[in-house]
Amino acid sequence: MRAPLQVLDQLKAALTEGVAALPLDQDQGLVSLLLALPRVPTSLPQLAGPHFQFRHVHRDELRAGYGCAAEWSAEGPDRLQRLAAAGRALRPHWDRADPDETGLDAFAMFGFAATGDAAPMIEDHLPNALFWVPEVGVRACQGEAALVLSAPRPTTAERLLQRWSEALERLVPGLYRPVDGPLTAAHLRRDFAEPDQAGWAELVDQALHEINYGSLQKVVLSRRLDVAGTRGFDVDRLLGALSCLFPSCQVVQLRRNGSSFVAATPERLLSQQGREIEVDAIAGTAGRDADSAADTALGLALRASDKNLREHQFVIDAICEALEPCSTDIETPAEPQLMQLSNAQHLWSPIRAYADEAVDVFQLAEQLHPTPATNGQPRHTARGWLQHGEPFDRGWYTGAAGTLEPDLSGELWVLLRCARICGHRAELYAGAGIVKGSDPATEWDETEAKLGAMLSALQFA
Ligand SMILES: C=C(O[C@@H]1C=C(C(=O)O)C=C[C@H]1O)C(=O)O
Repeated sequence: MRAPLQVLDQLKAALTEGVAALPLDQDQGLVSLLLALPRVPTSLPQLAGPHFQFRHVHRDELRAGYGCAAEWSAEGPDRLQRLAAAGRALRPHWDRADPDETGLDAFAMFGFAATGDAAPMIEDHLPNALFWVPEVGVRACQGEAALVLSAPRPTTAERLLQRWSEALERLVPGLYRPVDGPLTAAHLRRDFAEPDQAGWAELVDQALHEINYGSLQKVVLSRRLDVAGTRGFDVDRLLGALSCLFPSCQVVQLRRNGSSFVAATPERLLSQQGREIEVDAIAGTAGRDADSAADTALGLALRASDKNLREHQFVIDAICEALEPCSTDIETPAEPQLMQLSNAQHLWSPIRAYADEAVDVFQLAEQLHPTPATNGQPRHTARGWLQHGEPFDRGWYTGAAGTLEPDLSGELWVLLRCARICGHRAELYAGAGIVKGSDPATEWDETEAKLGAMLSALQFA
């Protein structure tokens, strides 16, 4: 096995050759150079500066980004259209070279907060919505791995060689560190909850009143919980613990400055590969039981529950309605499947469709977000109600993030089972869908189970 320093030397040699072949005569757009890595990285170092990661254990996929080659941010009601315009203007001017024939491609991060008026996280420098091409990307998929070096034009080969050599020197030694051993579980202190259980019951009652006598059919209420650890949280260990506990979830980290937004989410807002679209309808939740007969009974009861099936159907209907103007052949499963995670089980209907020509992830995001899985039905009534009813700003919780290919296809994940991590403090968020027949205490327990996902991982971070 080659040592990291040998890998670095090899990459630098490949860099010199690769840079010489890049199309640098244009004065706009981006150039990206792919360099094959001899092995899939065992770790993704937390270097200073902007950084993101997406890891999915069951798919054997990871993507990470360091620094910025280009970025666009926006806020307000037209935030996604503005980023779409930037992405579409870039698309014809993003040249990539893959001299090692890795078959992989460059990528960008695209993500946004729950609403266009959610406050940007000023102290974190995380704007409301962001389209971000990293200076150095790491991409691995089923045993193949590559680095992607990107830069804006105009530039020169000398400048690229210098910048990218320095970037390789900073990053490559950290890619093959042995994985950290486990820590003993730390105690977490619950510092602040908004709303508390009594406030939650009141909020659920108000929502039920609106559902019974107003125009609302479903609304997803959420809560925030602040905890403090006895040691500073180590984000690397946290991501490792989340990947072990939730191997079928997308584990996400977004960091611009000191603090990190971290999620382990089971829910794709959308995935677009060529013209194939897939969207997850996930709504309707039950707990898990260590006893397998009791666990099976929980799952069967969930699949037979009228209240949960109605809650789920709102999401399916809204997704189909959102896909209608931009796709054909929309297919929904005959009945929901069970998605089982270590802390909860959900009703899940993967919905497929065939995109019209020229549809991209920006347009799909605009059509689909937010679904009634995290907002409610009807969309605008639920959003208006939440703006007044919910006692805090959701920030990026229930927003979405993912990676885009240079042709603007890609995948976005709903930011759930998440926390903002800063030093030894973590702000956690979780919610539950309220429909006719919901019970405040049961919904509280559901949010406790959802919070449990991040809480158990934080103990080992
Ligand atoms: C809102 C959350 O989860 C959403 C709500 C669900 C429900 O109400 O059953 C299930 C999955 C998610 O779509 C959350 O995890 O915070």
